[in-house]
Amino acid sequence: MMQTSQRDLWARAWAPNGQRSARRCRSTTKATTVVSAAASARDMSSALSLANIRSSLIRQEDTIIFSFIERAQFARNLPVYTPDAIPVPGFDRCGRRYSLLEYVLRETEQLHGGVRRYTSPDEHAFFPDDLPPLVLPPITYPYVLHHCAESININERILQIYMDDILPGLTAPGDDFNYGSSATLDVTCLQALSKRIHYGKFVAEAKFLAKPEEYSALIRSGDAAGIMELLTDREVERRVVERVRRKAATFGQDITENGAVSAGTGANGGTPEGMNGDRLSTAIGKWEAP
Ligand SMILES: O=C(O)C(=O)C[C@]1(C(=O)O)C=C[C@@H](O)C=C1
Repeated sequence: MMQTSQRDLWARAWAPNGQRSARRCRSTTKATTVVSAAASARDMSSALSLANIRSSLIRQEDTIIFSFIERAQFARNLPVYTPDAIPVPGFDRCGRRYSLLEYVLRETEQLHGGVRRYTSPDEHAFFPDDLPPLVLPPITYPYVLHHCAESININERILQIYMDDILPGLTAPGDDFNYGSSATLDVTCLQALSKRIHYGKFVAEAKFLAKPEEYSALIRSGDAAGIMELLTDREVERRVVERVRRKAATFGQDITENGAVSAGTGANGGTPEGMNGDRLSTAIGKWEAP
């Protein structure tokens, strides 16, 4: 649904009327076809192998840990999340002024949306109704997920969990006036979390394909709890949290040129004071919840 509307906006922007549109349409139609064929071969051929999905999840973990470590160097900075505390030039449809975080997030999506970020099935916008026209020709991705997957976007909930549960555990209370840095790093954290959590769609599809009869029976009887139980692997979840704890502890060390390793202090480039594997994995472990 989201892809279609951006596609329509792209077509309108590039083909508004007459002669010019006819010429542009001819050349871009060809480009679209080429992009589509290349993308299907390159990106999606093994999208539903559980082994590939798991290795992508592990890489995404690293991205989240590094972005959390970066954000943790600044204080909580509550004005960043408080609408009207900072007079940003952006308002929602009801005329409410955005918080600085909402403003930076929305503006980032305006730029990234134009270059197709949110037409990819593994990316989800926080402002899906405000996406701009594409400036690149749209890509047609092969369907690897059930078509219902397109309508699933839980970013509103991710944003809430990030602000209410993750940030307080990650940052020191108080205000250091680094509002722009905090907001831009929040965007990096949120994008990484959103991608990791929504990747659950690929996990679910891969697990469905491995046991179609069992899942179909549960779907037919409307047993949502049974489906969740079948999808859940508590041992893997425990291993994820433990791995994150160990990675965070490792990434937080200062590794010197002569090989000596010491706990990071923040001032020397390690993780900020008080930021350790346990705090990080507690904050990060919350992504298993949704
Ligand atoms: O690796 C798996 O088997 C997964 O299902 C992935 C994953 C995860 O997102 O980390 C998802 C659900 C399970 O409860 C455990 C782990």
